[in-house]
Amino acid sequence: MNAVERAPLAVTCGEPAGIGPEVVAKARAVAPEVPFFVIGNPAHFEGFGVATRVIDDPAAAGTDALCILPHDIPGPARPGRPDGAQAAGVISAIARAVALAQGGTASAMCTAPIHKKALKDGADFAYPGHTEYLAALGGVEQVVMMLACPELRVVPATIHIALEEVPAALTQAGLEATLRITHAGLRRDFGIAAPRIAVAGLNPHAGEGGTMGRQEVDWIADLVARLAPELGCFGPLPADTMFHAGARAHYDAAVAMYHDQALIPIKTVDFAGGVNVTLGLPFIRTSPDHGTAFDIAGTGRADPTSMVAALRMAWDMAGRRDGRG
Ligand SMILES: NC(=O)C1=CN([C@@H]2O[C@H](COP(=O)(O)OP(=O)(O)OC[C@H]3O[C@@H](n4cnc5c(N)ncnc54)[C@H](O)[C@@H]3O)[C@@H](O)[C@H]2O)C=CC1
Ligand SMILES: NCC(=O)COP(=O)(O)O
Repeated sequence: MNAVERAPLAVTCGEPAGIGPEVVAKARAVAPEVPFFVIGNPAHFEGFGVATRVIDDPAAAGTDALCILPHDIPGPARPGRPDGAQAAGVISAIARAVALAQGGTASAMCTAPIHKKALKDGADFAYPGHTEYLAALGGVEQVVMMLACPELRVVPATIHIALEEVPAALTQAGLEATLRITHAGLRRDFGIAAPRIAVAGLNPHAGEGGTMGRQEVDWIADLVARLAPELGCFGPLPADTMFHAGARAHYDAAVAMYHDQALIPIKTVDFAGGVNVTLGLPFIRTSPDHGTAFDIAGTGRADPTSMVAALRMAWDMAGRRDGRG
């Protein structure tokens, strides 16, 4: 155990052809206070100017070097060119991190980005992203994807589905569960005693009284009003005017109706420093907000800021949950 007797973080390598290995290696140097080990092929972490140490036991992880717990992901990392033979190992590394986090050998997990199509093509990965895969591994029906930076927290109520599927996927039960998980996460993991949650409408101008779509008047407004006393939620608000600085001062998190409604504002406000955190799991998981960035993989230009923020957030959450945060 490290100085505070908290287990290290388990970090997954993500897609070897992407910038995951580079940002993980660089993060080791930028966040010396966070103990972590990465699950992956040690060869994929060479060449980034960071000392590495192969370990066979997570308890041996330290902050002296990039500690690597070897995992069977065959072949070299080929920047920008995913290798289908590596897909199964990339997926099983995630499952291994979950097992370590659930067993307490890791205090939390942090995932480097995967390339969803590469995993589907290479290993028939059945999930659209980590979020859904982690929910299945954790045995929970619904989780919440939150992206957080110092200025803004956002939650999409529907996640990795086509835009045309959003209206049917939005249900009263689903939105209520999203609001409850968000509220609980803000209290437990962010230390906000009485969270304020803004809820976006689905349609332009939040439907403008039913003239531009009916979901708001048919059920969203009633649901939000019913839950307001318990969850501190309000809305539905027109999505186009709820993300400017003045509006953000009135809430701790914004629940949006679909992926891009939530992610465009936060990636615009703080692309470098945003963190993706999955709420509602029986373990802690964070991730950088960016993807595999094949266009710059292998160039040395990957910015580790978001990975560093993700590591720090996971470490802080673990501390908060064990009472030492
Ligand atoms: N948590 C995860 O596993 C995530 C995975 N993805 C996946 O990543 C793949 C590529 O997604 P894109 O939409 O292209 O987004 P992306 O985030 O990989 O890249 C978008 C743009 O931002 C740049 N960029 C991204 N991260 C950067 C960094 N750390 N430093 C400097 N520049 C950076 C890229 O070079 C690119 O120009 C897709 O398969 C997507 O599904 C995307 C987001 C999260
Ligand atoms: N756009 C966010 C994203 O793709 C995150 O996906 P994941 O964390 O579920 O893999």
